[in-house]
Amino acid sequence: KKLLAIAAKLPGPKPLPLVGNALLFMCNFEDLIKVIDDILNEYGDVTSFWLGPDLNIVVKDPNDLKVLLSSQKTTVKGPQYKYMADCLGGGILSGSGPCWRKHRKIATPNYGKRAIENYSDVFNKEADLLLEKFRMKPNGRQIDFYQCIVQTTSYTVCQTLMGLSKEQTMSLPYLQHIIDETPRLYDTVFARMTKWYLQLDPVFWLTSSYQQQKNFIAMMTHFSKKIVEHRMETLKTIKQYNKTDLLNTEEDSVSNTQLSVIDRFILSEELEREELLKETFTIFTSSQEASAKISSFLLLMIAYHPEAQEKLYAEIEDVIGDQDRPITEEDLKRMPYLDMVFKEILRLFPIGTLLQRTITEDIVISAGTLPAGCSLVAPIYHLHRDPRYWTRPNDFDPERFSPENVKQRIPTCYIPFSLGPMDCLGRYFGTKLVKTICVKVLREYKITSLNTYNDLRLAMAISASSLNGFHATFTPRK
Ligand code: HEM
Repeated sequence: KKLLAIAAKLPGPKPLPLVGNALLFMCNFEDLIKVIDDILNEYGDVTSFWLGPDLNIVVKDPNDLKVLLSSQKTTVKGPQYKYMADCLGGGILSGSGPCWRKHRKIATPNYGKRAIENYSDVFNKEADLLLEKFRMKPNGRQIDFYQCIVQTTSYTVCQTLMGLSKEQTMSLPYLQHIIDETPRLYDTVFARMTKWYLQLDPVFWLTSSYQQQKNFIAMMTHFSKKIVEHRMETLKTIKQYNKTDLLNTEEDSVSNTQLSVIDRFILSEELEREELLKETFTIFTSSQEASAKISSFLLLMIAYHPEAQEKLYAEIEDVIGDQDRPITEEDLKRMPYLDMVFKEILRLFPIGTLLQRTITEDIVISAGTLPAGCSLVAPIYHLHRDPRYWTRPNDFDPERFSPENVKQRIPTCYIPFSLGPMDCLGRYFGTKLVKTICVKVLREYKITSLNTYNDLRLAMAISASSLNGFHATFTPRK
C-alpha cells in the first residue's frame, strides 16, 4: 500500500494490472536504448515504473545517485540480479548481504592498485602474444578482432587472479567454448531481466536458451573444478604459517598476489564446495569479458577516428620510443591522452548499463523519500549521454576528459565503475590491462576500418555491445 501510494505521486508511465509496465521492455536490445531514453525524457530525473509487483524508481540526477549508491541502505542488489545469480551464484557479482560482504572482503587484497603491479609481466607477455596473432593474419584484410582480444584477456585472468600457469590455462576444459558462449549467456540473463514472460520458469524451460544455459553451467562447473584442483595441489606445497601470514595482509601491497583470489577463497574455509565453484567462475567472467569489450571498443573507435589515433600514437612514441620493452605503470602515468581516450570509451560503452539495487530503509533524495522495499535503477548508459552534462553526447571526443573540462562537470555524471560499497572491484586491474593491450597494439599497428562510427549498431544489454562486431584492418607501422 505504501509503495502504491508513493508510486502514484511519482511521474512515470501508467502501469497495467499484474504486469505493471513490463510490456514497455518487450523490444530488442537495440531499441531498448530509445525506449528508456523516451521514458526519461518524458518523465524526468526521477521516474517510476512497475515490473510486475516490483516498484522501480529510476534516478538520473548525479547528486542523488551519489547519495544513493554510496549509502549502506542500498547494498542489496535488485531483484533482477536473481537471473544472474541463477548462473553465477549469489556471491561477489550478483549477491548481497553477508555472503557478498564476506566474499568481497576475502577477494579484495588481489585487486588493489599496488597488488596488481605483480601482474604486469603477464599483462605484457599476453599482449605480445596478441601481436603475434595479428602478425599471422592476412595483411591488408579487415578482421573481426574481438576473438583475439578476448582470448588475451581470458588467458591473462587465468594466470593472475586465478593463479594458473600458462600450461594449466591452455589445458582447462572447455576454455574456448566458454569464451565463445559467454556473450550468449549474458544475453539470456539480460533477456530474463527485461522480459516478463521469460521470468516465468515453466516458460523459460521451454526455450532453447534454457538448454544453452544448462549446458553452459555444466561446462562452467568442470572448468571451475579443474582450477580449484590445480590451486589445491599448489597450496599443499605452501607451509601453514606462510599461508596464514599471506591471508592476513590488510594493506594494498605487491605481496598480496602471492596468493590468487581462488587460494584466498579456499584457505578462508568460508565457502561451501558449490559456492566455491560458482565464485571461481565469477572471478573469471567478471574480468575477462569487461576488459575485452573495453579494449575492443577503444581500438575500434581509434580506427574510426584517425586524428585521435595519430595523437595517441605520438604520445606512445614519445614515452616508449623505439625500445622494445614491457609497458610499466610509470609509462602509463606519462600518457594523459591515453587516459582521456580510455575514459571516453567507458563513457560511451559502459560495462553496467543499468544498475539495480533494493532500498532497504527509507532514504531521502532531492525529489523526496524513496521508500524501503522499492528498487533503485541507476541508468548509467543514459546518464553518460545526457546532453545537460555532455555536449554532442554521442560523439567520440576524448577532450571532454581534459583536466579543464573535467572541472566544469559534476563528478558523478560519470560513474563507469559505479560508486560506493558495491563499486567495481576490478577498476585498477581492468584499467591497466586495457591500457597495456592498447599501447602494445597501437605502437605496432595503424588501425583503419572500411566502416565509420555511424555504421556502429549498439545494443544495450548488461553492458553496451556492438551488434556488427569489431572489424578493422591492422597495418604494421614499421
Ligand atoms: C574495465 C572495465 C570495467 C568496468 C567499466 C567495470 C564496471 C563495473 C560496474 C559498473 C560494476 C557494478 C555492477 C553492478 O552493480 O551491477 C562492476 C562490478 C564489479 N566488477 Fe567491474 N568493471 C570493469 C572491469 C572489471 C574487471 C577487470 C574486474 C576484475 C578484475 C571486475 C570485477 C568486478 C566485480 C567483482 C564486481 C562486483 C562488485 C560488487 O558487487 O561488490 N570488473 N564493474
